[in-house]
Amino acid sequence: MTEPMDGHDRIVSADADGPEEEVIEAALRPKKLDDFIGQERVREQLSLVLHSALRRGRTPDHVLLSGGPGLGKTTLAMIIAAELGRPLRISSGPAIERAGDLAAVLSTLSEGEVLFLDEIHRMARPAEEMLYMAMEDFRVDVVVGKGPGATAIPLDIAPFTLVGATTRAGMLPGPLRDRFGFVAHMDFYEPAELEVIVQRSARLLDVEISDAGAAEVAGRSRGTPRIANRLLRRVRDYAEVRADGAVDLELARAALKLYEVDERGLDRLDRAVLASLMRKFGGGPVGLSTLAVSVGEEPETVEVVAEPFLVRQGLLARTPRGRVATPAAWAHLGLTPPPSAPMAGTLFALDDDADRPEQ
Ligand SMILES: Nc1ncnc2c1ncn2[C@@H]1O[C@H](COP(=O)(O)OP(=O)(O)OP(=O)(O)O)[C@@H](O)[C@H]1O
Repeated sequence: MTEPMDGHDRIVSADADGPEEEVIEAALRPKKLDDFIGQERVREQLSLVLHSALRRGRTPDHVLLSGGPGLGKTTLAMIIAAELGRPLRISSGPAIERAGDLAAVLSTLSEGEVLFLDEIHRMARPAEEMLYMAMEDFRVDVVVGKGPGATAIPLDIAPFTLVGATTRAGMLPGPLRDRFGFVAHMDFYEPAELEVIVQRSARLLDVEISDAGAAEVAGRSRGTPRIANRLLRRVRDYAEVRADGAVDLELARAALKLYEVDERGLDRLDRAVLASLMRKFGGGPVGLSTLAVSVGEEPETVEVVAEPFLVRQGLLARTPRGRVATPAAWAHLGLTPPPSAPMAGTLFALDDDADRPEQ
């Protein structure tokens, strides 16, 4: 029986795991666009947006950064402010519960300041409407009083650049999305890019790592710099305690085996889901709740924490009839599918259909 785990317990979670990790992350953040590794297209486009604004002596267009957790949105927002030589104000959608909260932030911005709003898709609706006007006209209407006596007092605000970040670009209302002059979609990183990130972080953390060791850590990092940095720190711990502190291929493999992160970046929960699907249900199709019970987890944990990566890796398919292990999953766990195992492709493996009730 596996111990239940939630997303935050996981070494391979893309979410930051607390204030301690945030301090380390801050130390590892590249400070200039030139030091930001990967995301070539975004970097080039952003460089043009920023430098042409600097040339013209204007505040640049508002920027929307969309992409999964841990891909470098906060890092890019900090870089934008640094490249412009302007201060950065940081807030987030969930922290802005009322329009007044946003007015308080906007009215105290200095000219050219960069305002970073993380998780912008989670902002309260009235604040969102105030933001439209602020982004377009650098003006807000502050409503004073209540009921029929309420009056809107227009307030000019200093021209600023908004950098919004979202993991769910599709959830942003059209009028908000349209007010960003530049939208950057951040993709998962290639192993070669992550390898450079691991080498750079190792230098900053004063860890000696071989090229093959760095490649091994990178290859298990699920395309995500935050996970790469976390795995590197765990491998470093292992190297310090069990060896002389240096990381080579063999040591990286031994450390990651101890932390139960396999060569494709799957951890214990991911493998438990696949193993159960194959061993107990012949590869599926099986409903989400049944699958979750079989691994001792809540359906939500399986759906939100394990499945997206398994689907992205082509190891699991979500079909209208339930979850199905793909041939790649059988191969990955070294199991042989029974002759009756379904072929995922024949079950209309459409991700969108996964939300439909299962039979
Ligand atoms: N391109 C990159 N080059 C080097 N390091 C990077 C890069 N992108 C991210 N990192 C590192 O990964 C960690 C996480 O990045 P960051 O906090 O910017 O991600 P995020 O997308 O804002 O995550 P979240 O959505 O969870 O807030 C940081 O330590 C950062 O230094």
